[in-house]
Amino acid sequence: MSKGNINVSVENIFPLIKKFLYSDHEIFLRELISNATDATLKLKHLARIGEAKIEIGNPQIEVKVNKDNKTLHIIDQGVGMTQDEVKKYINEVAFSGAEEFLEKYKDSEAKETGIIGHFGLGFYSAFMVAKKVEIFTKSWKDEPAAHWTCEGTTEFSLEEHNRKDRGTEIVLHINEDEEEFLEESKIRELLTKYNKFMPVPIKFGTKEKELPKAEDAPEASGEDEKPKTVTVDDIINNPDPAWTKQPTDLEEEDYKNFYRELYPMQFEEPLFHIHLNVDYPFNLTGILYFPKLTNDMSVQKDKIQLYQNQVFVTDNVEGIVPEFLTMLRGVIDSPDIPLNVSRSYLQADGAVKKISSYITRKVADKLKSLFNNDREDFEKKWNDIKVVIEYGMLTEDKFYDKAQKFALYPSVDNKFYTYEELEAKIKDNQTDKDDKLVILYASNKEEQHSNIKAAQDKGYEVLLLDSPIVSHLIQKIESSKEQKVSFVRVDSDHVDNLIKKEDEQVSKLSDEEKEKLKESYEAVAPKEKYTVQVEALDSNSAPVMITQPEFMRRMKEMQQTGGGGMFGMGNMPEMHNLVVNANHPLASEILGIEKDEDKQSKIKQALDLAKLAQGLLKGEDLTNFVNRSFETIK
Ligand SMILES: Nc1ncnc2c1ncn2[C@@H]1O[C@H](COP(=O)(O)OP(=O)(O)OP(=O)(O)O)[C@@H](O)[C@H]1O
Repeated sequence: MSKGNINVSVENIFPLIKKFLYSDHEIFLRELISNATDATLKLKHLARIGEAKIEIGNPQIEVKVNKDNKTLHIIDQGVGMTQDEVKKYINEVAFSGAEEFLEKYKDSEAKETGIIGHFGLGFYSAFMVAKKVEIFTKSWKDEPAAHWTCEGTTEFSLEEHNRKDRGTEIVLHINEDEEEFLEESKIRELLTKYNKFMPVPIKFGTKEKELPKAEDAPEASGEDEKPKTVTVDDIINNPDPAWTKQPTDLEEEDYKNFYRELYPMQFEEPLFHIHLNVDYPFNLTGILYFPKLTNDMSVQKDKIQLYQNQVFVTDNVEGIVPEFLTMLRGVIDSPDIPLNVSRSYLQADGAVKKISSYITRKVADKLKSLFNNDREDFEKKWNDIKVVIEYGMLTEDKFYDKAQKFALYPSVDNKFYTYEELEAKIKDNQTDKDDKLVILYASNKEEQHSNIKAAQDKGYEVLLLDSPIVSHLIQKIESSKEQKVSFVRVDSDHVDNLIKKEDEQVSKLSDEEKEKLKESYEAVAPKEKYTVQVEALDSNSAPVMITQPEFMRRMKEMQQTGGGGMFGMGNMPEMHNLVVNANHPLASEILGIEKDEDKQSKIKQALDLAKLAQGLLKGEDLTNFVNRSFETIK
């Protein structure tokens, strides 16, 4: 037996490991299982290339808890180590790694940002939870086994051992204050979190498996007879997850099954998937799923998971995946993502930027091919995916450009146009006198029904744009098109004013009469809510109408949905225009009424009807209106 001192320059490294990584103690298990996995894969490789002339069978990793001895065991059937290798790899290599790690991350900032959990501290992370660690290891080479012990000081012992099985067993003597790591449920939770898709089978205890009923079993064997079971190893992971396979080897059903495996609590099927697979200029595989999304972009708990060679790293992919795609689900696996750096550094990292733009491009390509291959189906899915696409168009210029080919603009009648198609369809009828293309839209079919109807009667096409970020998006579209274009909501003005053409209506009223009419309306409509405008419109159009100017409303919406718009407008009170049609017979009629009281009650009725058309008539006003109307039909 040899005793010795681990070569240290930082004397107090063990207390540091224990104290300093407090919040991330659980990562020790991931580290040790990663080592066990590496050792197993190395042996498989050596056997494959013929260097190790051995029968390796189906090696697995086993995790065991011994509550009586307060030990946790991680056992592998991998390459193992000779005594010399233990000296070299554990006493020197691993230690220098741990040392370097602590040097780098001893500032508290690193701890706060939670980066430590994303960095392999390696073998020595065992001392975060154990007061004593033992290694029993037998190399695949024909040499005696070794037994290494260390009690969390710089001293270790190393001796020969009579172990016969190839591979390594790490024994952790768990600290008194870390006994949660002796709980089966805790270990199972950690294994499922970090190791669910690791490439070597991981056994944790056993389970009962039902035997399939024999086909020729006699019917009369009794109804409540329990099915026969056998005890089998409980393998907690799937070593061959779908993303590690070639897309050509997978069926649609395989992708759906994998989705269920990833999110067992998710009952809704994904809409479609994107298989990522690239090995140059960086390495990345993965599967992204488009879930059904609604306009409600509230907290999403099933997130994209980031793996590094099948080891779970995090489900915080901020900075790696463009923000608009964080609404998707699935897996990204890449050894090339630097995880041991701060998030701000990550965002500036060249490789990460490339990864981010690769993912954006793949998503755009997939959407385009879905659109091209089955437009009908794409249209059906549009409402569930539009938030992602519109958000992407808003935030990523490259995606915006690509989306021109597949972004859809649905009409209130459920027809779907690309921008190009829409433009071709409406340009004759919806270009105003200044040569500007006016795109009309509604945000709510019910509430804006009368405005939609009026616009359609004029042969206008009305879109239905109802995502929460639509005001931001149309602002962007307007400024990015070469041709002059403006989006106008159908209720933002009287239909005759939505698209101003050459032929101005001649007013039936003189300027003086118009002014008088205006004053009469102002006497009834509260000033702080309505701006009265008397205008010469088509005599068949509504006599009175409430509108909200596009600009004001859009700025307000943009402020409310965050960013953009004009400062302070989010809190402005609701202001509406009250457009009075000077050419409607009602205008002359009101002017002709002598008695103020009669005039006012007529105007009140007209105003209430205009409010009713906009869904603005509520409360007492609505009750009074209904009662008044009943009076008239008595
Ligand atoms: N289960 C094992 N079987 C065989 N060798 C092992 C095992 N565990 C550790 N080793 C050896 O010890 C070395 C140091 O391990 P350690 O986990 O500290 O660092 P690492 O795995 O090289 O890097 P990382 O920081 O990514 O974990 C390994 O490179 C390996 O040679």
